[in-house]
Amino acid sequence: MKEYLLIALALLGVLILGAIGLVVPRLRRRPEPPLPETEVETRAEEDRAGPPVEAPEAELSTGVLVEPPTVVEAPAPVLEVPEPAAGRLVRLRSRLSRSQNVFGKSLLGLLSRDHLDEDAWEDIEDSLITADVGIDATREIVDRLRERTRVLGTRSATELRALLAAELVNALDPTLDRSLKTAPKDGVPAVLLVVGVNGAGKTTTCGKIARVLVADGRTVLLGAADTFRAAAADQLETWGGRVGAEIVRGPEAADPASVAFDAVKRGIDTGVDTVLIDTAGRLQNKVGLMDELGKVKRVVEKHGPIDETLLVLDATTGQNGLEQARVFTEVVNVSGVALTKLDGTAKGGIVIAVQRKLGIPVKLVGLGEGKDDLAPFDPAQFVDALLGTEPLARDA
Ligand SMILES: Nc1nc2c(ncn2[C@@H]2O[C@H](COP(=O)(O)OP(=O)(O)OP(=O)(O)O)[C@@H](O)[C@H]2O)c(=O)[nH]1
Repeated sequence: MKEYLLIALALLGVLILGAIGLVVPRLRRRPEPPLPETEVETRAEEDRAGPPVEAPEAELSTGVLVEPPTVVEAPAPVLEVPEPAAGRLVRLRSRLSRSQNVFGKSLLGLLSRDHLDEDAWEDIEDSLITADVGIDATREIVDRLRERTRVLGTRSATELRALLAAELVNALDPTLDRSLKTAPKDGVPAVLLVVGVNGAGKTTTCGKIARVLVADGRTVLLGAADTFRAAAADQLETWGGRVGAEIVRGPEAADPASVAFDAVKRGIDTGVDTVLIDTAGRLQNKVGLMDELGKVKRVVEKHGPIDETLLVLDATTGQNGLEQARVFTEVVNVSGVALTKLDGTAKGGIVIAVQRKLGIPVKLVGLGEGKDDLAPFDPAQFVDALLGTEPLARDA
């Protein structure tokens, strides 16, 4: 009896061990959940830094340091090489595909009709208004097109396309100076102030501009005067860190004017070429906040005049955005517009409306969330991209 009991116990033991053997490997094999993006980046950095340095066994077991700890130098951050600005609009032309449907397909289709009667011209007018070109500019463009097609007796698709392109370029006034004033003068850095409503893409645009400048061989300092949103300074720091640009930031809710002042001072002391100042996204109807922007400008100008004040506008906000934008032009002397998110709209005609309504040249266009998806604005290249035509075909 006793023997049977022993055998039964032994069998039970074997069964339990077997069960553990089956379960443990399964637990080990369970797939790891996907890492959040920041974790992936940290891991990638850890991979580059090599395996972690382990403490000697004696330290682990006793907790007493036998030798002084080895200082492991963090590897110098690997700086990125941004893409040069030249040729970006051509590379990013397909990002205008939504607008291309209106300008290229629909508008050129209408113009190619056998008979351009009143209804056809009205349809052409409607297309331009739908694309946010604005009523006045649309009327002008259509009137000139009507006149030129009548006088020239133009009917071929190629000729009509060329006429339309010429009118659109003309509406964008190709004679305007679109250069960004970012070159230092007499060893003093150029100062570029970036303003606009919240969410328009100011911080992103600051970061993208820093990359353009670094690609051109300039040294840049970033001033995080958006103390309203703490994450904006972190965001800017990340942009700067990638290309080796220093950032000056203040404590949360610090006076934006004082951060901007310090940033320019630091830029002068360190002899950088350009200081870029990101400001908070302000709702223009909050008078106090607009006053604050005016103060940033005045305080920065104690160091010398601001070379460029860039208004960042979200192209997807259309004509409403224009009304908001006007208030900024009254507080600071806006010298150029950066029109962002053109990749997300079919209303690429807003570029024409912005320039006409504000009387300020569009200098940069944002065509995506990628780090180098910001291009210098060129009217002829832009119109070619809108119409989906090859530059050479248009010039021919
Ligand atoms: N698709 C697209 N997204 C863009 C572009 N420019 C900026 N964005 C996105 O717009 C969002 C807002 O950009 P931010 O730079 O944080 O905007 P901001 O104006 O600084 O915002 P505040 O700090 O709140 O005032 C981000 O998700 C950007 O990636 C662009 O050209 N195209």
